[in-house]
Amino acid sequence: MDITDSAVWFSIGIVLITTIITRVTRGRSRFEPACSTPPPPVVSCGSFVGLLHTLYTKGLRVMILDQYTKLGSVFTISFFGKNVTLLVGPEVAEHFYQGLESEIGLNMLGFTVPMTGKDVGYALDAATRCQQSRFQTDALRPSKLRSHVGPMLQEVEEYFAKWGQQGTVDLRKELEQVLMLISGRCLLGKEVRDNMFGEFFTLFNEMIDNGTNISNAIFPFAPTLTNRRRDRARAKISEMLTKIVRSRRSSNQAKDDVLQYLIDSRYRDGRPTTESEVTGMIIGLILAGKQTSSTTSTWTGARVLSHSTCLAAVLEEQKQIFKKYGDKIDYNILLEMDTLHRCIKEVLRMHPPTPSLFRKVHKSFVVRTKERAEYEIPKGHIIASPMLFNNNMPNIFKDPDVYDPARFGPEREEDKVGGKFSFTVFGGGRHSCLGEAYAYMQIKVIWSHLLRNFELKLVSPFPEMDWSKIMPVPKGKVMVTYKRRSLAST
Ligand code: HEM
Repeated sequence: MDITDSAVWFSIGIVLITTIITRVTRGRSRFEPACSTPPPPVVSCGSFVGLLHTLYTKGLRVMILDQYTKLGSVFTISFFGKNVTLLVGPEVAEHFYQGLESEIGLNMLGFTVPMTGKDVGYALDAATRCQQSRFQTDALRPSKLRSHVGPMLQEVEEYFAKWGQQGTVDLRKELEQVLMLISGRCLLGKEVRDNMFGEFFTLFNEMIDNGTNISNAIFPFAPTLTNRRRDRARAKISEMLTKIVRSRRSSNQAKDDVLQYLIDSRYRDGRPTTESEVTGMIIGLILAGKQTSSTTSTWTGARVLSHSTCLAAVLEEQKQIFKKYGDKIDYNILLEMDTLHRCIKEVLRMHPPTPSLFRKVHKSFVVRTKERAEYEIPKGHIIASPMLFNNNMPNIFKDPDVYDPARFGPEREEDKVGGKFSFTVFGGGRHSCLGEAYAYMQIKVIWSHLLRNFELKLVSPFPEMDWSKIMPVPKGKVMVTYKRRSLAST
C-alpha cells in the first residue's frame, strides 16, 4: 500500500469520524457513571502529533502497529475531546460484531440514507430494518442464486464476445461494465436490462460519484452541489423503478429477479412492501454490491496476472473442470472452483473494499484482551475494527505482504485458526454481508470465462490505491492485453 495515500485516507477518516461524533453527540449529556474497570489507554493530544508524523512518514499500518505494540489491542485516539477506540485483532472484536444494535449502533452508515431513502435501511428502527434484511437475505439465498448463474453467464459471454481477436483494454472499466449488466439482469430484471440500462446506470453512477465522497459522509444533507446532484440522480432512479414496480403489480407479472422477490415480500403482520421500500431496498443492494464486486474483480485480475504460479494454478483448475463438464457452468460447478475462490479471497484480504468498519457505542461495555487486561469502552466512543490492519497481522496471516491464496487452503486455513473474527472482510455477526455468495458467484463467472477464453497480460504497473472515496478503488487504468484462445486446445 502506498504510505502517503494510506496516511491521507486515515487522516481524512479521523476528521470524518470527529465530525460525525460532534454531530451525533451534540446536545447529549457527556456524563458517564464512573466504573471500576478502567477505560482503554489513550493516545493523548501530546502523542497525537507523533502519531500523525508516523502516519505521514510510515503509513497507517505502521502507525497502528506502533500503538498496538505500546498500548495493546485496545486503545483510544483522543483529540479535541473526541474519542475513537480501535479494537485490533479478533480477540477483542466479539462485541463489535455481535453486540445488540441498542448497544452498538450503526449510525456511521447514515450517509447512505439520501441514496436508499427514508423508508429503508439505516433510516429506520432496528426491528423494521431487520425484517427488510430478511427479504434481502431470502432473495440472495443459495436456492435462489442457482437460477441466476445462467443469466449471469449469458451477460458475460455476450459482453466479451464483442472483444476482438486481440487487443488492449482497461480491465477496470470493462469489469465495471459487465458487472453493471449482471446487476441489471439479475437484481433489477428485464425492463431495466432491455430498455433503460444505459440511462439507469448513468444515473446510478452519478448518484454514487456524488454521494460516496468523504464530504458527503460528513455532511450528507448539506445543500452542496454534490449533494444536489446526488439527489437529482436519485429522484430520477426512483421514478424509473417506481414505474416498474407499479406496472408489475398492476399486471401481476412475475419475474425471476431480486426486484420481484422484494415486490412479493411481506412483513410479519402481512403488510406488503411499498413502492418506495422496494425502490430503496434494491438501490441498497446495488450500492452494497456494485463497487465492492468490481473493485475485487479488478484486483483479482491485477494479482493473478502478476503471479505466474497462481495464474498457472487457476488455469489448470479450469482445464480440469473443462475436462469433467465441458463448457457447462452451473452453481455446483462454480463451487468446485476452489483455487479461483481462494485467489479472490486472498485479494479481499489484501485489498478489503471497506478498509475499516465503524460503530457508535450506545451502552458502555467491557472488552478483555488476550493478555487478560480488561477495559470499559464508554458510551459515546466510536469504535473501529480496522480490517486493513487485522488482515495483515503476522500472528494470524503468515507473511501477510505476500499474495498467497494457499493460506486459505485445507492444510492451513489461516482465517479459521486465528479465531471467529480473524477475517471480517464481509463483516461478521449481526450485520455480516448478505451478498457474499452472490459476490463470489459473479466474480467467478467472469473470471472463469476470461481464463478459459483469453490469454491475458497486465501491461500497466501494478495499480495503487485511490483513497479519495469512502471505498478505496484501484487508481487509474489497469491496462491488460488479451488474445483469444480456447481452453480445449491448450
Ligand atoms: C466483494 C464484495 C463484497 C464485500 C467485500 C462486501 C462487504 C460487506 C461488509 C464488510 C458488510 C458489513 C458492513 C458493516 O458491518 O458495517 C456488508 C454488508 C452488506 N452487504 Fe456486502 N459486500 C460485498 C458484496 C455485496 C453484494 C454483491 C451485495 C448484494 C447484492 C451485498 C449486500 C450487502 C448488504 C445488504 C449488507 C448489509 C447487511 C446488514 O446491515 O445487515 N454485498 N458487505
